[in-house]
Amino acid sequence: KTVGIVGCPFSGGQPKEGVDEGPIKMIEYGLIDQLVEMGWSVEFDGHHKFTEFRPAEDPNIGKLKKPRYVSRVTKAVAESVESHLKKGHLALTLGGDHSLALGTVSGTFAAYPDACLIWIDAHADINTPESTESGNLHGCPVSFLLAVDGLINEEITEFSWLKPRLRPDRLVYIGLRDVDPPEKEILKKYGIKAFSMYHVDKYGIGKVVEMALDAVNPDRDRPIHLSFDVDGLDPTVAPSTGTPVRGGLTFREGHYICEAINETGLLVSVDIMEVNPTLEDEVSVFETVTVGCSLVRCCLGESLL
Ligand SMILES: CN[C@](CCCC[B-](O)(O)O)(CCN1CCCCC1)C(=O)O
Ligand SMILES: [Mn+2]
Ligand SMILES: [Mn+2]
Ligand SMILES: [Mn+2]
Repeated sequence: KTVGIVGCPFSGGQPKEGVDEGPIKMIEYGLIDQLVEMGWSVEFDGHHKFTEFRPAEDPNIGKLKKPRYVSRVTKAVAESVESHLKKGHLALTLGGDHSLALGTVSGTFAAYPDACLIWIDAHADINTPESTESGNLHGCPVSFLLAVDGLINEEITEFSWLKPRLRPDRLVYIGLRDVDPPEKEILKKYGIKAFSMYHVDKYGIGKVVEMALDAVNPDRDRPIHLSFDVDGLDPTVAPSTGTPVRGGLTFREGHYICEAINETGLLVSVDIMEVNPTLEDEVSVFETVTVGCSLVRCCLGESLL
């Protein structure tokens, strides 16, 4: 079994420096050797050089910041992910900010139209070009990916390469605790399944993961794309990330999600996003980068016994 690593040193979907170093640090910390040690053959032809994609001019489109840069980069990511998947490999995308999911999820659904998407995050990342307050595209990817009418106005031709293939009933969230009011409306309007930290507290992570799978993969026969924003974890567990929110998933809850999804045997594509190894001190950086690497190992079959 082969895992194709898509290294994405990219920060264009948000304003903080440093998140582009996330993939570089995870590889530097020995992730490839760890996976080889586990029996995986690893295909990694180096990190993408996205700086070459940066346009000279990239004025805002409405409120959206760096739309052209994000569009070009995520189109390339979609192609990389799709090509790994079409060769029968598991795709592992290392971010980089979460706008990269515009590419990873597009790539997965191009290869596996019948897939479902499990989104681990403090945030829903479902703002539209109209509803976003920040204009940061890492807060928007899901709205572009959903195959529904009325979310993205056609005027935004920048993302015309993106064919929305994600049905609302194939998306489920775990870990939400910082959702903007317009995002709450969108979740309700499309009946999107969302397990917040309230549900994690109420039912426990084991039951929440089971309910999440029942919602989007009732017969356990659909390929799974797991998009894991490390800010879904509590900031005491993953401090080095751009938009930390208290009251998140414990170290074990985060790893349990990966272990349980590995156990389904249906995982085809994983993103580990928003690791920013420049925030703030070296202990925080060490903790966050090593958590990113251990989440990957749990997705790929590492078990405690
Ligand atoms: C909740 N939405 C935010 C954060 C998006 C985080 C993206 B992720 O990839 O890290 O999950 C925040 C918007 N708020 C900022 C403070 C004022 C109210 C709006 C946004 O910028 O859209
Ligand atoms: Mn490959
Ligand atoms: Mn996110
Ligand atoms: Mn987030």
